[in-house]
Amino acid sequence: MIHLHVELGNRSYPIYIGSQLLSRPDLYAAHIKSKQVLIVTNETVAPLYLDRVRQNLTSYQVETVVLPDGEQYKTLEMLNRVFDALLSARFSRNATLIALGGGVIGDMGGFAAACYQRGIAFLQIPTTLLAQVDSSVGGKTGVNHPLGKNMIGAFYQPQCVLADTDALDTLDDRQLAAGLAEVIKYGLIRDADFFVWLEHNIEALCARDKNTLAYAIERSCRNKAEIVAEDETESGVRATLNLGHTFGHAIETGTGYGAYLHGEAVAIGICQAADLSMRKGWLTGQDVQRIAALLLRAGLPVIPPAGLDAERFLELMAVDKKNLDGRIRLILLEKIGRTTLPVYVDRTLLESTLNGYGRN
Ligand SMILES: NC(=O)c1ccc[n+]([C@@H]2O[C@H](COP(=O)([O-])OP(=O)(O)OC[C@H]3O[C@@H](n4cnc5c(N)ncnc54)[C@H](O)[C@@H]3O)[C@@H](O)[C@H]2O)c1
Ligand SMILES: O=C(O)C(=O)C[C@@H](O)[C@H](O)[C@H](O)COP(=O)(O)O
Ligand SMILES: [Zn+2]
Repeated sequence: MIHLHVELGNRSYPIYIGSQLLSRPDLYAAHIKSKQVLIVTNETVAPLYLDRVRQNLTSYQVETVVLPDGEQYKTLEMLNRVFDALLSARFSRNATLIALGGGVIGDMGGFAAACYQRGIAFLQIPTTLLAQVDSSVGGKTGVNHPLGKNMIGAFYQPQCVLADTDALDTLDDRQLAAGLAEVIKYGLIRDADFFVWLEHNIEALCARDKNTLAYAIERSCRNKAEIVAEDETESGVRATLNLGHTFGHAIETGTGYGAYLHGEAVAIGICQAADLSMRKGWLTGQDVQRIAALLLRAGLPVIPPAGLDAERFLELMAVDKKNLDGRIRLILLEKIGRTTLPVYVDRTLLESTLNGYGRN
């Protein structure tokens, strides 16, 4: 088992990565300080892993909430089902919530934990690659609004992250690829050697080679843990984790939540950010092609949806948490392995990417 640490003073916590971790009662016991436990999961993950988790919790009062599956259900309305369950069971302030699932369940479960009685403990048990390399770490929790992705939420850290790599065996190829988009992101924003490693190992990752996957998860979590330790609430360097996300979130909102997977939208957004970085004179055309080629080899889309024109993109990008005084700010690439902090971009240049990249 790999054991990493997110250093946040009295909100610090471990990330456990390895095989068969779902069946380690000691890991649960170490982080559950109460008798009352609510497991929040969804209708796809429950039949696969809920019993396995419950088997470790026989000495607790365990309740479960099984939500419908999908990005379109990452809503305030669904969050109420979690509050209903907590209140119906008379759960106290020392209760613990377990979020068992992908990033949707992790973000919603974490936000429910942040809100219930102004904050109860929660554990992240991520079961997708995307959740194991990104969403379970760092305490960004929340839900979508019809007008904007993740617009309602809170920073709220878990007690631990328990990433059982065996859970990835049941994940389909499209979801695995979506996770690889965020893995590739770490190489681009701060870890050029990892980007090169990914160029050499992407086929092994797609083929689910266990050791290669475990290494990519560990290195991704190390990168994320370092950034979060430096800037928990995104006043600086944490915004670099948003590379490609202003475009990506516009795609998710503009095409209807769930049409594109988050990782797919981010992959396209990374290419748009790379194209804009080239127009700024920072990346070469060869760099842009190299980035798109790796994403394509990972099985990801790289061309923006034809139905979203530049005008619509700009409307959607106006709703983004990095914007200040209503002005769009973006993360761009200075080179492979180094980003800018959020920058304002000349409107004409941005339009030239929105009209030019992938539109021929
Ligand atoms: N908080 C953060 O820092 C952060 C970071 C990145 C993404 N996110 C959010 O995470 C979400 C995307 O997460 P995701 O890609 O995990 O999507 P997801 O949670 O929708 O899971 C993807 C699909 O896989 C299924 N699934 C989950 N585990 C499975 C398993 N082991 N076997 C088979 N199927 C399984 C799910 O039911 C779902 O259908 C988005 O809402 C995104 O905004 C948050
Ligand atoms: O942890 C972060 O910080 C990130 O930005 C990680 C992103 O991959 C993730 O998609 C996050 O939810 C985006 O945050 P948002 O605040 O821009 O919605
Ligand atoms: Zn993301």
